[in-house]
Amino acid sequence: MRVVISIGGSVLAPELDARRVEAHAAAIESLAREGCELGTVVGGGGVAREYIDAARGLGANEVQLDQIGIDVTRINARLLIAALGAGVNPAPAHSYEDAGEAIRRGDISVMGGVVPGQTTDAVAAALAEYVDADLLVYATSVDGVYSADPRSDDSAEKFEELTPEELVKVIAPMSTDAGSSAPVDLLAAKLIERAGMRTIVLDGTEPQRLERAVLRGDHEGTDIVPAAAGTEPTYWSQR
Ligand SMILES: Nc1ncnc2c1ncn2[C@@H]1O[C@H](COP(=O)(O)OP(=O)(O)OP(=O)(O)O)[C@@H](O)[C@H]1O
Ligand SMILES: O=c1ccn([C@@H]2O[C@H](COP(=O)(O)O)[C@@H](O)[C@H]2O)c(=O)[nH]1
Repeated sequence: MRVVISIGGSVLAPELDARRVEAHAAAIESLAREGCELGTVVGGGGVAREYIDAARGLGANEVQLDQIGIDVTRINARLLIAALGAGVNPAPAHSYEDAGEAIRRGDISVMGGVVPGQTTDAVAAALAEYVDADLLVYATSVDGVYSADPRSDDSAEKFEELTPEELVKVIAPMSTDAGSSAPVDLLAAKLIERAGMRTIVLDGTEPQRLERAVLRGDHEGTDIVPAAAGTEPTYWSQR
């Protein structure tokens, strides 16, 4: 099974802790040992947001802020590469071709951001489409997609399952400014819709959750499942 995993910077490195990065790397290696072909995409997390906020205060424009964010995602990608050791591309891939090539030769590919105007969520979705992945997983800092931001709205309800079209509707109103927070960004949602990609959004803070979800389909997050041909989704199931 070919799997693309997006690991939020706030999941991999909420603060710099080598043991935490090692634990995430161990989960990824264990998936590889189970026969998964793996592409990973690492986010920038709080550190990217701090740099972006500081540079915004200095008058940088959104593209410049995105470029700063991309640099931080690549530094986080280097942390994961350091923890994975052999069998991984030695530097973050800067293109989908390079990431795909690493996967083709049997390595785990690791990359961060690519171009301004998006987040690593979109990078993961594009890589998944490019390598024709069977599954795309967002290991993020929230335990699924909600009807509103659960950190600021107590009435927010978690979706157990959404179609890609429904995901786009939930994500569309969210900010696209550099450094903004969303379970996946809008471009990612559109790419998931276009590709009809099976996707899971889950709480990735415990690396074992990722293993369980990929190997056994066992998770508490949100499943993004394309509607079967000829059927119209009639409701959004909620937890
Ligand atoms: N409708 C929503 N459903 C779920 N989470 C939401 C929603 N709206 C906003 N969020 C926020 O999205 C955040 C998750 O994305 P966030 O970008 O912070 O982390 P990440 O995916 O780990 O990536 P990184 O930290 O690298 O940016 C959560 O903190 C949550 O508060
Ligand atoms: O392809 C990309 C990836 C990222 N950015 C910018 O970096 C930050 C941090 O990335 P996260 O995935 O949110 O952790 C993001 O907000 C963008 O500003 C980018 O421009 N292009």
